[in-house]
Amino acid sequence: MTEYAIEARDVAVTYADGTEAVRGVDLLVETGEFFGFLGPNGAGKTTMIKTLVTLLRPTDGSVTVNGFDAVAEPRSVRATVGYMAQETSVDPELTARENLRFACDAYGVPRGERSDRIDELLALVELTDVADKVADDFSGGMKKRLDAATALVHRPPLVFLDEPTTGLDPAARNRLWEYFRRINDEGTTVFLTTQYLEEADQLCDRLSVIQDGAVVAEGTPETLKRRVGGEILAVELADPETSDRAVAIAREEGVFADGATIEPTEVGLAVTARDARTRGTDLLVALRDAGIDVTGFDVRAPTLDDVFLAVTDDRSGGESTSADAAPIETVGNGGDSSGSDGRTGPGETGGKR
Ligand SMILES: Nc1ncnc2c1ncn2[C@@H]1O[C@H](COP(=O)(O)OP(=O)(O)OP(=O)(O)O)[C@@H](O)[C@H]1O
Repeated sequence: MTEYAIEARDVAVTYADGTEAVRGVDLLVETGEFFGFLGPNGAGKTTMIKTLVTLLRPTDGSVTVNGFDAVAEPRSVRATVGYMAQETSVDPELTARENLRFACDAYGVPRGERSDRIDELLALVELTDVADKVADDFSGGMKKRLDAATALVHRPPLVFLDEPTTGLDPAARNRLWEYFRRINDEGTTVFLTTQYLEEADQLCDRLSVIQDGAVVAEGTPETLKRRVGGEILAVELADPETSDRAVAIAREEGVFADGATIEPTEVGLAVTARDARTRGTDLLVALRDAGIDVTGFDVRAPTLDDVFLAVTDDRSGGESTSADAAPIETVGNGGDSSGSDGRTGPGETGGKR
């Protein structure tokens, strides 16, 4: 087993119409990791996944998956990955067992191994009791569980999950999380994209945030949250029109430690600071003295939502930028140009078989 399940260097993908969907992306995912890939709509996540599973060819850079070159050895890559796409692959007219049998056919699972493999997967995703019912009668969560199982029939060491829980209720989502944890605990490397940042926080060992085709932040959920720079004090004002004045007061020297981020919100203002908790009452007193009515406040630890907003706002072209731009360390494209091994141009394969 190679050290890295995914090694992507300086990857660019440009569509035929000239859209540069992915630009200079580096990704290193260790074998056994639960890795998250986050970003706003249109950031390039699906394009990157499709490149990693060899459905798209990189225009530039190098992609190695499970030790195989994605351009030169796409079949080997495909034989060693599972892919749960956004669109379901479940056939509603077939039973759960028949769907899995069909997937075994598609992936060339040896005949003698199929029955045991299918029983094992049905048990893993807790569909044994309904194995012989048609998938059309399943709830959304059950269909997703079956979908995930079909991506695993060939026991891939690496599985890609593209927004696997979108549209599910919290209970169904929780059940899938348990299942994903279980397959990761059993040694499968997982590459997950999701719109639910709590999902990434709960599941991922490490993650990257992509925007406009480039990676803008990466790290463990804990490191990224720590980089937000303290806790968050949210203040609600009786009259949101007073929020600019309130922000000016909060920004006055001496209220919060250096490095604080102070922004207006729809209902008042938000302060991100190392001393948000201890100095919060000073702000409330200052606001009262200035005749600004406070109707509520809350101090909380940062979440991945805060990380996401900070790094993506940072790159939003200066709409709401201020001197207090969020102090998240972002990731540059770096100077690593090691991805030019033999690739000769857009869409061309670099050689060896
Ligand atoms: N076949 C295509 N031809 C041209 N442009 C495309 C094509 N597919 C995607 N794009 C563009 O490439 C960019 C990245 O799209 P992609 O689907 O990879 O983003 P995403 O992060 O997966 O978004 P979402 O969260 O909405 O699924 C977008 O600007 C999109 O419009």
